[in-house]
Amino acid sequence: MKRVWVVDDDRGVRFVLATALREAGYKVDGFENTADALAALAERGAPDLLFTDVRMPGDDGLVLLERLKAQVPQLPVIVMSAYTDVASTAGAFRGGAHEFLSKPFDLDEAVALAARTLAAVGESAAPAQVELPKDDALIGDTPAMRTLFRAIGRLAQAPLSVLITGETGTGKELVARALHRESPRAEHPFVALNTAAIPSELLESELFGHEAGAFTGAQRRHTGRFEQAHRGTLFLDEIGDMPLPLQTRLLRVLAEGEFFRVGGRELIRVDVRVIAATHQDLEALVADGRFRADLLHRLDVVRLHLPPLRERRDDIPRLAERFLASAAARFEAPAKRLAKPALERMLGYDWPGNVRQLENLCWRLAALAPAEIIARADVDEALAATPGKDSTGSDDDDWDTRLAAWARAQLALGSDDIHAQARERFERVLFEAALEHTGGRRTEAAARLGLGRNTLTRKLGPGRRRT
Ligand SMILES: Nc1ncnc2c1ncn2[C@@H]1O[C@H](COP(=O)(O)OP(=O)(O)OP(=O)(O)O)[C@@H](O)[C@H]1O
Repeated sequence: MKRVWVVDDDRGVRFVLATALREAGYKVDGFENTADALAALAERGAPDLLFTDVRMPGDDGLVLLERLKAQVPQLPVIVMSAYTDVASTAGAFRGGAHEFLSKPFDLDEAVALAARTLAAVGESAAPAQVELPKDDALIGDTPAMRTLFRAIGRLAQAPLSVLITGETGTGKELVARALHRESPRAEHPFVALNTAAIPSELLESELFGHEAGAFTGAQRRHTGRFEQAHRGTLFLDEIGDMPLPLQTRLLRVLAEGEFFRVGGRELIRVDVRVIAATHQDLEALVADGRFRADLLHRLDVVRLHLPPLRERRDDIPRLAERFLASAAARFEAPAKRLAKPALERMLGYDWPGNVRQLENLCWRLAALAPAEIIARADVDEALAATPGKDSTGSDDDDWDTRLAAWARAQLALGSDDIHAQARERFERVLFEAALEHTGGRRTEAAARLGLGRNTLTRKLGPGRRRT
């Protein structure tokens, strides 16, 4: 029987992980600190696999990892941490960890990881694959975010409706996904529907489905999101934008757990956990008569509020580091780093588009900043080009007007090459937008612009990263 050790100061984690591993057929011992584990190592010899937490009182998990690598270099170690940032992951991998497990984790996932790691070690001595933390890992080490993570851990288990509030781009969908992933429904679908993104006349059939011929254009039966989410979670984003008649219908479905498809006669029963989100003040909408108070009460059994990024600036460095690392992994290039003044610029900025804006900015910097170290000027330039919120204000007319004003000004100044100048600016803007859109992939960017790759490469000139 393979022997597995679990080192974690949290009794709860030790207990549940050890129990799950025992059930999977391993012989498991738990230790609450590094010193006890090292003492047992000296006494009884090494286990076949070891799980360790990173942050523990006394010597932390990375110290343990270092000692283990010195004493039993072949022992596979899985490092667990609630701090799913690049720094601790990178530290762990540098220290020789085989795998990284971010907390809170799914027990089945942990057991599967143990089995995979043991099998890989058994098969060959080749180093295991380095895995970056999963892209849907929530980053945050500020008090507000820690409180939120604890709440997610608790709420995931309870079958309650949750209302997630927060400005656009604060991570509401990510939180909804985490609630699902950590819940007993995790094996079943997570289905998301952005109420604001769907024309109101189609929303009802999107939610509840329709029968063939239910209305003009409904050629075939369509399964709605409620049905798709059966036994799983339905995430209703921008719930404040739902039209009133549909709110009434939603309320009934939530109360009864059953409904008819549009144009249908068959009663459909579903078991769905609904998580709703909004950036609007629903109480104000209720006061205005635009949102039903009874629906609000039903959805708002528990409320999770995501603070805007400007109220948790201490998370900016970790988030930026993580996004730059993700971009680098995608571009198969070394991760760029922020010079101090560049980071200071980010820390001082207000981020109206919150984490999404920061993420877009980092991807843009990863693709376009000229050097490995990102300068403050690069951040300034990227901020100017990265709208905080979806901008609807600048339309084509505005563009024409500004171009005409620019041309008139240049002519007045005596320029005689404004066509070339304008073309250069125009192309640069298009290229940058396309490269940003494709995550720096030139071939795809060229295709999206309707150009050949060679044309794009010629125009961008040498010295840029090949992708
Ligand atoms: N704490 C976080 N850690 C890591 N990534 C995050 C975090 N919060 C948000 N993100 C990333 O920022 C982007 C926006 O997040 P998300 O879509 O969850 O925001 P939202 O609040 O649902 O936005 P909207 O209100 O516009 O729908 C996503 O790419 C998400 O992965």
